[in-house]
Amino acid sequence: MKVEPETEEPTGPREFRKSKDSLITPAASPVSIHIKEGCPRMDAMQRMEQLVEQLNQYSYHYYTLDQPLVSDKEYDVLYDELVALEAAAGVQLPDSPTLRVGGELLQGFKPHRHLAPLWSLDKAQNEEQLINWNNRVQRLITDYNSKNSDNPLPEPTYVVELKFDGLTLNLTYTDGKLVQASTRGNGAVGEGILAQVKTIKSVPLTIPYSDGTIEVQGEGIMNLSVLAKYNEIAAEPLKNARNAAAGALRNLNPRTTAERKLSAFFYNVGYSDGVQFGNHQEMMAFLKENRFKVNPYVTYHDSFDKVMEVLHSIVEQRASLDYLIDGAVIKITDMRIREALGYTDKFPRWAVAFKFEAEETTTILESVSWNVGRTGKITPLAKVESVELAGVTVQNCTLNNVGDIERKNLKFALGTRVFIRRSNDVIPEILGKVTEEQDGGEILYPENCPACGFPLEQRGAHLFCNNRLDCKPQIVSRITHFASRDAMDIETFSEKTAEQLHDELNVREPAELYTLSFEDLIKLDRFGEKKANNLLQAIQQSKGRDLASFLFALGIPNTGKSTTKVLADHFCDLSAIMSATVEELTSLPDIGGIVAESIVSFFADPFMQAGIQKMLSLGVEAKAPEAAAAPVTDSFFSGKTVVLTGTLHQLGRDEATERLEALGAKVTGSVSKKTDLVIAGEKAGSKLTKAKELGIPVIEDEDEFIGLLDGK
Ligand SMILES: NC(=O)c1ccc[n+]([C@@H]2O[C@H](COP(=O)([O-])OP(=O)(O)OC[C@H]3O[C@@H](n4cnc5c(N)ncnc54)[C@H](O)[C@@H]3O)[C@@H](O)[C@H]2O)c1
Ligand SMILES: [Zn+2]
Repeated sequence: MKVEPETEEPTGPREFRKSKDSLITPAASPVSIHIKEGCPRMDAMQRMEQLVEQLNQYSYHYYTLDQPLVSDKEYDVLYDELVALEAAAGVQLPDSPTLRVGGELLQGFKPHRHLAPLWSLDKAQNEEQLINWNNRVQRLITDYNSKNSDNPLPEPTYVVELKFDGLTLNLTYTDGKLVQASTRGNGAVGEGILAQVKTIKSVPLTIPYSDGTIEVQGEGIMNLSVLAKYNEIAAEPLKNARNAAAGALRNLNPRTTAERKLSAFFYNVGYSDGVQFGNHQEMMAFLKENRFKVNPYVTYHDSFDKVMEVLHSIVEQRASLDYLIDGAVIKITDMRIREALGYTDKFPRWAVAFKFEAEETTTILESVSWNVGRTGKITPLAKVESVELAGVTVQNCTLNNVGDIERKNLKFALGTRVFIRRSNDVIPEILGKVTEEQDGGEILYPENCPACGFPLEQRGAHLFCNNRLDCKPQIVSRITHFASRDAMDIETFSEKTAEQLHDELNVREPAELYTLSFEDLIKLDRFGEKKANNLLQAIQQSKGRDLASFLFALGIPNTGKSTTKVLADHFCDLSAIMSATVEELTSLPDIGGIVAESIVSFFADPFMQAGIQKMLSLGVEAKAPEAAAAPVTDSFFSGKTVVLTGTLHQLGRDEATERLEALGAKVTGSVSKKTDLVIAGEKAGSKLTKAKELGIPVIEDEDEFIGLLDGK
């Protein structure tokens, strides 16, 4: 059950505000305001009032209801505008979000007064702002030292951490026992969520340190893989991992929290009546000793130049992490400097968040069109009002399938505002409506195939056109896939070729490629003798491709390149694969139930069987390579389960796999407790992190790896 929020206006942490009814004038305040035309002061004040009201409304939905009305990106633009206006005016309205941390508390939770306040973070959006932050730090240190020359502060050094995007947690331990857990709330008082936090397996219920009371801070998160799994079967999919974590923790029913399988990273000891730390390193060591889950990406730097470098590398690794981050946090390591620099109303002066480019925004869903894929699957493609996201202009988004449209409550969403998210390079996905209750136009599902007019069938969440023999987009993509590099590798063959063969020669299935003659090809538009001969020769050559490539070329649903290789390696024979049972298939590594079912039903289809027989009779070999020489058993790699990740420069991934297998290693795709060794090339991401977390040996030096392969 979700708690009802209070209905009154959101309020800030009174403890940190100076006066509710007067304008607050910061110490050094340039009074002139530079705003376009008219009476500048009035315009600026009005705009400030407007922004304060709007931002407070957004904050209420974000912090208190865990249901944002706008993306962080859109919020931040308005927030920055307000900061600029306030700086120019030299005033801050008493209700300004720039003066306060977090939002209103939810009723139903026991309030917890933090033993030390929890802060927000200053932010830098680019390198210049980061340098400004550092200059300010340096200046404050110089000022301090000029007044305290007998005991000056040391040169600052820096720690860089990831900025996790979840919900702040504050855990209270007394005499080694977890006695309270709370949200950040307004920074002074949070909501007690002990029962909810106890469902997080990585939160220790007791710790070795038992000397009085401490408060430890971290971030409650939902791993992206967990979110994906949850959403696969959830009646109501969750829009993003941040809101999923926040909504689960601020839910009165801890069972709901437990279902979300949250995790947490800890990064700060906020209060302690016993221990003191000289620097961040000591504090992190304390957290580790007390078995708190600490993120492995923490780096320390003596110079500020290094900080910039490491920020760039974090940006590159972002997509490979299994949790959301919205930036990195740079902190001064030395605790004396931290104390000397102190805090503003809202954040510490000794830390700054470097914000990354947003991956989420909102836009209007304009229309939906339907595309026919290789297997006859019909996928909806959404056209949205064009919007900038992570440096590109987005106009198209995916909606996956009709089942997804229903589950995401998008059936009546045409013309409404929706959240969209970009991950990696795929086209952005529509996550859901901004305002669930608000309906727009209906997305009509097609009853007939948009390409061939055949009546569609719904199977599970998808619509299908079953007119395999006569539906052009299916035929063209089936043949194009068949001829592609990783499949039969027919040189010079392109989608255009497939289209021409379909349109001009009525080619309907891959098998017919092997019946084409010179006379057929020479008739084609823009085909000369040379081109026709080249294509014939390339088709002829493709007959010799091995079994794994042939299986991949067939385009079995849910079956990728690595699976077809597993099949070929295990069975070594096409007819054995065609008659394999689900049980036999699922006993193989990396083949699950869905894949096994797909394979069995694919080969049970008489149409597919006929096509395969025809190809074999026309000379396609589809043979497994000669059985490899007996595996080596005395190499460093023999008998080991190895995972390759990241980019290797001297060896391709396939070559490295082959050589490892020849030395008797088993190469698998994912890191688990069963993994013996991880080979990490450049830009290795989450697999490397996981290996380190599990304490699995890692080889990060490619030369060392090659040396071992060579038996040196
Ligand atoms: N979409 C909306 O409507 C809306 C409304 C309000 C705020 N926001 C978003 O909230 C953010 C600003 O508010 P904020 O004060 O909650 O957060 P913040 O960005 O100022 O950061 C402070 C928080 O960062 C977290 N954090 C993660 N990793 C950390 C680390 N390694 N060290 C220290 N802290 C770490 C902590 O939980 C801490 O409370 C902005 O990104 C803003 O866009 C969005
Ligand atoms: Zn069709």
